Amino acid sequence: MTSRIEDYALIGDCETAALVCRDGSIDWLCLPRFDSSAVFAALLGDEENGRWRINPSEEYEVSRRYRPGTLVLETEYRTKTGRATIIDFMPPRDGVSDIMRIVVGEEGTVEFDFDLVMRFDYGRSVPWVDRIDDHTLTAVAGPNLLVLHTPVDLHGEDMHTKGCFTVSAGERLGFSLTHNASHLPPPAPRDAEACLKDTEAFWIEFSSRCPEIDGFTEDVRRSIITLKALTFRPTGGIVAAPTTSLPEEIGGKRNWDYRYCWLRDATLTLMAFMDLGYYEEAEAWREWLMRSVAGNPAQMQIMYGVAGERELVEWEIPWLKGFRESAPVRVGNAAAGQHQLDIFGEVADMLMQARKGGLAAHPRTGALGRTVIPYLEQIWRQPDSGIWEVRGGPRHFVHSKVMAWVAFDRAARMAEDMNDDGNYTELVERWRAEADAVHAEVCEQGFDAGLGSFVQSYGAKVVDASLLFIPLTGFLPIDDERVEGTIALIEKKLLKDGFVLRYDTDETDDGVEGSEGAFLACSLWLADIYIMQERFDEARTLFERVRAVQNDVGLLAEEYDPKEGVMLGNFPQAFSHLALIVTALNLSRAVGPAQKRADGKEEESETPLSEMPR
Ligand SMILES: OC[C@H]1O[C@H](O[C@H]2O[C@H](CO)[C@@H](O)[C@H](O)[C@H]2O)[C@H](O)[C@@H](O)[C@@H]1O
Repeated sequence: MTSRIEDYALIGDCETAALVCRDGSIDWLCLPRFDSSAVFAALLGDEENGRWRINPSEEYEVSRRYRPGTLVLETEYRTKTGRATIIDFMPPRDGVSDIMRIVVGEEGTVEFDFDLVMRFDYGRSVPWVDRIDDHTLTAVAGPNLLVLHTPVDLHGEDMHTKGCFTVSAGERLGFSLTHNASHLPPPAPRDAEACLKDTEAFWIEFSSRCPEIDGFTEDVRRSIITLKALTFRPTGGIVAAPTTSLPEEIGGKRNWDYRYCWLRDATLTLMAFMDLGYYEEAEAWREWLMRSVAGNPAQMQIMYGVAGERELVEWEIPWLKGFRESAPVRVGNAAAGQHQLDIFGEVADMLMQARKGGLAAHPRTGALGRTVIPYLEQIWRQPDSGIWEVRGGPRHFVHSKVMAWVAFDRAARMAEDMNDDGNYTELVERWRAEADAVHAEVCEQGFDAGLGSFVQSYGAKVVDASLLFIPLTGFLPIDDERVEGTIALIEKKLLKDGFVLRYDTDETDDGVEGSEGAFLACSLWLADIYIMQERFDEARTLFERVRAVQNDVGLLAEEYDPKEGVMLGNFPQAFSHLALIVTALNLSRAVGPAQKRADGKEEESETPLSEMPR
């Protein structure tokens, strides 16, 4: 494949998602869930690994957009003979999963080529394909069944399903591809036009709840729609991205599977949801969290499957050559077995923000706190793999310790809030003392007086963008000399070509060879810091730079290569989109999320908390 990551747009049904290229090819689709095997894997290989392309037979110009406030994609093709649009969407799941493509003639006539290659098991298994009638084909391999409904004639050729048809102005041709379990009868065709109306209504109901954000409403709305599309609706779990192994370096080995729910990414996503007043989603995720960590919360993992599964064994797919030859393609994620201390702080912070926002206390919050916080008391002095999930061995990462402080600090504050009758005094004191102990250790061992800066890990001589959380969480005030020194050193060492690296891969042994692009979320965190420092012009410039990276339909990958001007890493990524929402809010509100998180002030939002849906 020669496409770029930014050539793709997302469609999804809130249980899985597909990536549609500008050339009309759907190159990525896992069924029936985000983390199931792919039936279209051309994204990570070639067309023989599965794809569904409908594109003009002649030379064309292309432009595309989402229908406003929805995840319904419209790609318009202009040829010498006419103009036509393909409307791509997946109706929100109601039993079976459908991809629908409506080809609409707008002007003159346009001739289209049709090429469907179905390959189950990540692009490997060729199915049995049967013609049921002139308009229906089925494909079966193992547990999977796909049913294609087509208004035009198609034929089989070299294990592809092919055809050629012409659409004239005013004509609409609806195609659908429906997935079901192969032991069940093929589902009856659904009316594509009726599904289009329902799908549009679903997304408009959701996106119309997004408040106006001074000058950034469209970016924020696109981001919140993307985050919703990454939410597995039946359970409330949120995947970090719908893809695996889109590379952090073209041709490199930094290729990871993001189709799982990280406590970190999901928790921060939920904070962004709550900042916009989406409390239903926050509640659904909190339920997911409570179920997932159940049993013994001290065995909390850093990530789970969408339904809370714990086994995410990592393996490599030898038959896929990788996006632009970036191998290996990985499934599963070994980081699931890592110790990462920060997750305790993120979860505690989210639970506190949920309480502040007025979400009724969850009956198990107390039990979670009584188990997890004492567990953290035992382990916070141990080294861990950190927010970046390094594979170069555990270290005493400063960010991890800061987030351990956040966990104790927020636990103490929540206990304080519940302490009207004095029953929690002992816990308040114990957790406050623990927070103080972490604070003292970090200030002593995580700060390098010679550099005048906090450092990536105890004793290191390098900085890391995650240190920006020192002021962002309220660990130290923004005008603390040590914080100012840290920000200055991050700007000097990690701000490259206008974007922020998470760390310098030449100076940090992260256990993986090669280098990577700038991490978009880190660039946005620096913009948040500038706002706290009242460097508003610099904040806006940095924000606008990231904003300009969004592709033509408003989507962001994890990373960006400013030299080549291309996106890198899994796509679209929750982390990048949630960071964009937070910075947009920080820029547009007098007291945005960064300030609120740092000092506990109530937010001056367009939607007063008292009026937010519970
Ligand atoms: O770069 C090394 C690590 O990359 C992945 O982790 C990153 O993605 C996570 C999900 O968005 C995010 O929570 C984490 O902070 C990022 O570093 C990958 O999952 C790891 O296995 C890999 O070691």
